[in-house]
Amino acid sequence: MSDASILVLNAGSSSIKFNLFEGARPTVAGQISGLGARPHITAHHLEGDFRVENRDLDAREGASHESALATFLALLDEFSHDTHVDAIGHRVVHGGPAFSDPMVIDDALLTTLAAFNPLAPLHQPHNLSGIEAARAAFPDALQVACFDTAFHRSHPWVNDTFALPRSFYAEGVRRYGFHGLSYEYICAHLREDHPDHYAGRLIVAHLGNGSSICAIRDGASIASTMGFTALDGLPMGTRCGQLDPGVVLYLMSEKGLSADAISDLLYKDSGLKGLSGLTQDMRDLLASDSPDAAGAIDYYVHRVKREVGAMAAALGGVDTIVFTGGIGEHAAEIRRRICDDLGWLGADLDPEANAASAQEFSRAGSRVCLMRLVTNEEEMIRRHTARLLAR
Ligand SMILES: Nc1ncnc2c1ncn2[C@@H]1O[C@H](COP(=O)(O)OP(=O)(O)O)[C@@H](O)[C@H]1O
Ligand SMILES: CC(=O)OP(=O)(O)O
Ligand SMILES: [Mg+2]
Repeated sequence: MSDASILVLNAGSSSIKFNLFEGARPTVAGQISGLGARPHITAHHLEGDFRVENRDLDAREGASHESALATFLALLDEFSHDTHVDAIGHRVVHGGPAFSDPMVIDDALLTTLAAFNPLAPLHQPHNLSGIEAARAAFPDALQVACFDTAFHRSHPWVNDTFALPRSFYAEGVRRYGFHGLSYEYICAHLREDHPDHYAGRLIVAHLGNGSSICAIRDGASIASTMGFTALDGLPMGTRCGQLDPGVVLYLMSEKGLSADAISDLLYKDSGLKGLSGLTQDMRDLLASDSPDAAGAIDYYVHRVKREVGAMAAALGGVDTIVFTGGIGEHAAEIRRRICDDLGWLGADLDPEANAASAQEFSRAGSRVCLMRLVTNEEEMIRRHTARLLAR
């Protein structure tokens, strides 16, 4: 079924990206961004003249991932009446220890995946309600779950465990890692178009509203900054990143905070938003003259540099560093500030190439190659879905 019609839904923490493909050809592409802040929709038919450009969603449409998804499905109907869909590929953030490959969705799988809702509260419930909505809208289509965690199942044990009593590892308290579809896409792209950078020691920094870094050797993930949940590692739009677990004990025992209150604090009110007191959006922080906005950016840049160093240590050095994700792809100033301090690793940034968003932005002669690549989780989901559809 090489000309099958495949719909891809990618629900992130601040966005829903959607793509309709005929075979490998994208025909409709769109994105609802700014969920939780300034929700707006952009969508276009790639072969017609139907487009919606940055339309703000009203309070009802933009209230939640669910209402935003309903807005998209209504729009899809306007774009192409009676859209035929053979299969729908879904990004599902948490696949737990068992799934190292995409899976065809049935009721039993949904029950298994719902058990991971508490481990990814900003994503998993939205991923699963997206699946329910898609099943209702397209009851005859094959539904496929593609997991963010699957790419990282190759981690050696020392990068997969916490130093807790062994029984916790057995029951699934592990460092899962996330953004795996993005890392897998970057690796596939490098293998095809830049095989020299695919082979060897690669660090990919996926810097978006959710941010993580992955250490990859010869195409296999060996370590990631994210852990049991998508809270660990780098600070993010609204998530705290690495935190001494003693802080959580203090919040419980001394401040009397409930588990729900701590969860809201760490997932929704921390990170760039918490530090700046202003916004989770890197564009707005860069444009702000508030000292707290500057402090939030300083902390973000500092933690990315530290974690690049940690990933390099896990790999025993690094040959190529790739920046991707909304911030990694578009914020040249953030890339510059990170790379300016990576000279000790052998990275020599070319400021003009970086400002021009060139694909390679290290100077000729830099021991480490610096690259900016546009990730495409949706294309990765399409490939996985097409493969399962063809079986
Ligand atoms: N031109 C830009 N300059 C700086 N930051 C940007 C730019 N474009 C997007 N971003 C940032 O990228 C982040 C969103 O990244 P993205 O990967 O799309 O999010 P998600 O994690 O929801 O998939 C936001 O913080 C946004 O401010
Ligand atoms: C896992 C995660 O943080 O995803 P996103 O960046 O899409 O929010
Ligand atoms: Mg994302």
